[in-house]
Amino acid sequence: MSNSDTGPAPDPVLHIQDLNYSVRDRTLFKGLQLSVSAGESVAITGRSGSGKSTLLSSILGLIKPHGGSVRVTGADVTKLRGKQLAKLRSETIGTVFQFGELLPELSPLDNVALAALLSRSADRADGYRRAQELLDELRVPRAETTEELSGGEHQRTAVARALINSPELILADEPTGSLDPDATARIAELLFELPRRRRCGLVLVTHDVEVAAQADRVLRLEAGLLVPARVREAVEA
Ligand SMILES: Nc1ncnc2c1ncn2[C@@H]1O[C@H](COP(=O)(O)OP(=O)(O)OP(=O)(O)O)[C@@H](O)[C@H]1O
Repeated sequence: MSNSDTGPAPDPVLHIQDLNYSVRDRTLFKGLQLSVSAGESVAITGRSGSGKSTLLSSILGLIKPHGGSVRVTGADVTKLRGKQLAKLRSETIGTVFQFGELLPELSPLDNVALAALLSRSADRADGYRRAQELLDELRVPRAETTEELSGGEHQRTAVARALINSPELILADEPTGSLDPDATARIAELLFELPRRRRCGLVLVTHDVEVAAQADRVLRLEAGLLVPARVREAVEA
């Protein structure tokens, strides 16, 4: 029986409460709240400079907020340091950025396997086997280096790398920003399938109306808060 039939809703994979953060003289977050469940996708839109990427950095523990908590699968990343934070990041969160951020001189397989070897799944043969399976599933061709890949193949490799440690949460920052319309549609479809197929949460930052429209919820970052938004006004305002 599913959770929607009976019991309480599961704990969110991401729970941000009362987040406050300022940079220079600008207040980026003013009591910001966000909760994302397993199996749910959330698109975040907002004007350039409103703080969308900074919000993802806060979830990764790359910046320390001035107040509030950021819980990922229950652990408050604002309280974690060093090895504990690195472990949470590599085991629990997968990231996909605008340009993939792959190591250009390595093959797609090495890029994905490396993420496995750097985390809990330290067994080399197993890491490479799982990496190849994922790349095959995502239809990434074999190549000597990632520089040989098309834009879409590059981003599919980045998605494979994000998935290799079976994360509970995926963060994507303009994942289709460098792609043509056809590749954008295919990468967006792939990303939005993940919460349903793998029961992870997905937080995706985008300026693209068509991409945002595929999320379960669309929120707009505005005046330091996340507010529910209709897609067109969210992206264009
Ligand atoms: N390390 C930093 N030092 C100083 N200012 C910063 C730093 N990081 C971000 N900022 C500022 O914080 C604001 C928010 O930046 P952020 O990149 O989060 O915006 P964004 O909404 O993702 O923008 P875009 O849509 O253009 O990518 C900007 O005004 C930026 O200049």
